[in-house]
Amino acid sequence: MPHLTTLQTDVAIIGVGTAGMSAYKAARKHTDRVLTIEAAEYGTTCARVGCMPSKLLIAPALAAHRARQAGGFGLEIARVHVDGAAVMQRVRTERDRFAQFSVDEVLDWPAEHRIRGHARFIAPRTLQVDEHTRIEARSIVIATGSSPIVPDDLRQSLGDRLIVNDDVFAWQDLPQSVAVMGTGVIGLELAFALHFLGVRVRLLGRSGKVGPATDPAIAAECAALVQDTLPCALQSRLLQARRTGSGPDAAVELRFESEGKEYTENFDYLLMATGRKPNLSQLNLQAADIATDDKGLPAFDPLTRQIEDTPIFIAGDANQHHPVLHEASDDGHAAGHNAAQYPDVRAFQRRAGLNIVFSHPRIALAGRHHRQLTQAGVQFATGKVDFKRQGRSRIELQNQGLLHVYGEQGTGRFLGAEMIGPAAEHLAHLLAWAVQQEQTVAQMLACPFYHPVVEEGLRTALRDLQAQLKNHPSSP
Ligand SMILES: Cc1cc2nc3c(=O)[nH]c(=O)nc-3n(C[C@H](O)[C@H](O)[C@H](O)COP(=O)(O)OP(=O)(O)OC[C@H]3O[C@@H](n4cnc5c(N)ncnc54)[C@H](O)[C@@H]3O)c2cc1C
Ligand SMILES: NC(=O)c1ccc[n+]([C@@H]2O[C@H](COP(=O)([O-])OP(=O)(O)OC[C@H]3O[C@@H](n4cnc5c(N)ncnc54)[C@H](O)[C@@H]3O)[C@@H](O)[C@H]2O)c1
Repeated sequence: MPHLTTLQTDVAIIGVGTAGMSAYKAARKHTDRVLTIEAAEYGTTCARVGCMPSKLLIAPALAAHRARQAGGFGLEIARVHVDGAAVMQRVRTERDRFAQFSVDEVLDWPAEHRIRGHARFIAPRTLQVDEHTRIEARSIVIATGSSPIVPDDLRQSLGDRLIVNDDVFAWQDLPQSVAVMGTGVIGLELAFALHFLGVRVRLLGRSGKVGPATDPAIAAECAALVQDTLPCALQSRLLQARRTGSGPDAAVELRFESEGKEYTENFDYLLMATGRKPNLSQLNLQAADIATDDKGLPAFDPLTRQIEDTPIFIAGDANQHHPVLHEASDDGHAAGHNAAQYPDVRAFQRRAGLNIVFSHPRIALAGRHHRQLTQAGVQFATGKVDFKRQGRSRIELQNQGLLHVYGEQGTGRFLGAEMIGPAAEHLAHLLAWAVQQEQTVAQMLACPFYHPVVEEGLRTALRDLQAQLKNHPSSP
């Protein structure tokens, strides 16, 4: 019978990822009685298998793509040879370096604040960690992150030939071929990266939609540009997935239907990128008297991060509100602060919306989305620019994509934007900042625009928007 230790604390934090680390730092400002519980390795999802290794894979992929494009400038670059083992070596080495920063930070915390093991509720304020520790806490932060959704039947039939993002970043070398299922953020980023690195890719979608754009014109442009670049079947139905061969010769045979035709193709791997679910099902939330909806999510306040009127807070991917890194960090800060100050709980304002997909070209959403504006019945106008004719984008051979900007009728206030195109990751920042500062379109147009830059394309869209706004304050 293992020895059971019982500990009392002010704040217990389940999960030491980005949100959990941020919660710990915020809680420690108010109390030293903080316990963290981590079931897996320290180092965060972002650094180990998320943001950082995916960008480390995308960087050489874009370098290869740019080298292949050199002919367009009148340059001759001999055949681009991708050394898969060297590419993956750098991905892993740099990834480990980034992850180690987080590991070192956590290991600097007092040892008595760090408990290892899997936590679950056994009473509203009591956690059991594996079989070795029981924690009675005044308040609790759930910061357990999310995991890829993998259907059991596919996992069983394909075994280790079915992979998720985590597996990609452990590769010693690039495979010959990968089918990527799911055309959301992860599917797009990894499919583009592997394609430009010379891996034979097939991107399989279900609805025809790619990425997060909600503006019909931007969504259509995303689908068109993705289809121009990658072998896709964006409206497909998987009929059968079968493992063939064995050992190193194992492969995946996919039979799928697309646009009324049936196809059979073989790949080294099937990469599942069909969404992520919050890591809540193993927490035994019923023991904490927390009700969940049909997706297994508890109701919580997005400003305080408190679950109903309980002393329990939820942060990061676990709450699925906006599962990106900077939001996980903000969530953790708010949840950690409020958990330590409970029952004196306060609202933390959220930042303007910002989403970036590191595809090629980039897709980005800033401020309020087209669908949110439409559903809320906001009276707004749309300014547009097509990057095909945009000066600097043409110079750089990056003249693809569309930008739509939204402004409110009556007030002239800038509301948000959706785009696919050059410099989208940077334009989206400017636009999200303008939304957060509640600028009008006229105020934005009064700012300097250098020549010749991609931002001049943004100015074209803003001018188009300003011309459509009725009763707006006049622009320069
Ligand atoms: C491939 C990929 C690429 C991404 N790229 C980007 C990007 O470019 N930009 C961006 O903003 N976001 C990106 N994201 C999203 C971003 O990584 C996440 O939003 C962020 O990492 C979530 O942090 P978190 O703290 O909520 O979860 P995590 O960092 O996953 O932390 C949760 C921790 O809880 C632990 N845990 C779970 N259950 C228990 C339990 N019962 N007991 C104890 N411990 C437990 C887990 O082991 C884990 O360590 C990407 C994600 C992926 C998968
Ligand atoms: N650059 C970034 O910021 C970044 C990068 C990667 C991940 N992330 C975060 O991770 C989250 C999860 O990413 P994701 O790509 O796993 O999820 P997602 O929700 O973005 O995309 C999942 C896609 O899979 C499709 N799908 C679902 N079931 C399917 C099926 N049976 N067959 C075919 N398609 C199916 C969905 O329609 C959707 O298009 C994102 O929402 C994002 O917040 C962010």
